[in-house]
Amino acid sequence: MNPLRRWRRPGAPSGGALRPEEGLHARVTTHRGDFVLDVAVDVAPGEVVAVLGPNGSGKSTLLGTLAGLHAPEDARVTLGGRTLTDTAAGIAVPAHRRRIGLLSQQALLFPHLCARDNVAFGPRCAGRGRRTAAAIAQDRLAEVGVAELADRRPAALSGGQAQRVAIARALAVEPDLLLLDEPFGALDVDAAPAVRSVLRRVVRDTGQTTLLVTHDVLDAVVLADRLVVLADGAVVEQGPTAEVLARPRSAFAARIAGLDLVPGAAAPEGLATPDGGTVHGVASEDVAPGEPAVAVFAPSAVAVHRERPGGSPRNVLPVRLAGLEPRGEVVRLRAGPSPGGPPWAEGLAADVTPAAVAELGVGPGDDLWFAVKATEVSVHPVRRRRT
Ligand SMILES: Nc1ncnc2c1ncn2[C@@H]1O[C@H](COP(=O)(O)OP(=O)(O)OP(=O)(O)O)[C@@H](O)[C@H]1O
Repeated sequence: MNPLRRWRRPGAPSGGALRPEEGLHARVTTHRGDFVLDVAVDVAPGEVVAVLGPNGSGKSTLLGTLAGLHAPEDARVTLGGRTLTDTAAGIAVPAHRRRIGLLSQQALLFPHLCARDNVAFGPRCAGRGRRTAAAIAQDRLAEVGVAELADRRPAALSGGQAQRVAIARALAVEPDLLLLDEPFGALDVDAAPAVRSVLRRVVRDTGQTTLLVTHDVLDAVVLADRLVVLADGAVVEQGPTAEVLARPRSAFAARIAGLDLVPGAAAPEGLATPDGGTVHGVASEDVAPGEPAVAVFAPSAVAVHRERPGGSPRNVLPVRLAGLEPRGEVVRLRAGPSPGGPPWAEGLAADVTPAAVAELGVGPGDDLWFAVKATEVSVHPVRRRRT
């Protein structure tokens, strides 16, 4: 059994309207120099919400304000019915009493403390005895795979190891809300996948209420129930992840919604789709057959044919062309509903050069074949979506 599972909260997240005493309710207006952040964000218990937006749109300012690191001019923030900030009433609960775990790009560990003491710090502040806090810390370090590094100081840890310790530290306080501010942003390409995998598992398996800032749309796809898109300090779009990516209304969401996604369940060959089909692909990390998953590929990896292609591609789909969208150097062909194809093929995109479009002589309504090599398809475990 995955040890992280024992953090799973009893009681599934409730559907429907969020009651004032549940989850996070935040209304924040605040200035940073000339910049104004003016947003309202709610997160239900057990929900994972990804905050996306261009550089300087206010994502970190929002997280810092929720964590109690910035004093906002005008705000009311409640978490699980506790008022953390109410500027009108003069309430500002200090950061360490908020029961909020914050994990940012830099691990920001105390340099003079070993890994165990860094993790034990939160429980100690919360009134746990020295031994209990050390035992909690040791457990958390084991759960993120660095138990053997407990006695090391941060200077003797790699970036990836330090970030794992920081994850253990953020979770050791059993936070009511976990704030993740681009937690993989500062890791090098070798260290990032393992840390990402640990954190994804924590968030996916534990029912931890989480607000995640990321630039990586894949993190949002595999982790987030809902997306909130910020631009210039305001919420320009929000909704269930699949909906926002399928029908983006803001320019930013449209730009990131570029990946082809097929939902289903992990299978030995890749992904099993709900209609009994298979998408052949390569698992991105440990994923058990039957686990909810999504197959992901780039539209540029899709080859388009008029006749069914022979040869090596493992994934060959009949599609009916819904439309053509010029996108810079390429033309995006969008699949519509096809009488001969699987239902999940609708909406898939293929990027081809204008020359290839001219050569194929295709137009809306044409029946075509999309082909994708299995090596171009990655299969990622996803959170079981809330209904
Ligand atoms: N201490 C500060 N003093 C003045 N302006 C600030 C300060 N901190 C942030 N800002 C400004 O506030 C705006 C929002 O910054 P913030 O870091 O919240 O954006 P972000 O969406 O997290 O950006 P990024 O994706 O680049 O991290 C920016 O215009 C930034 O220049």
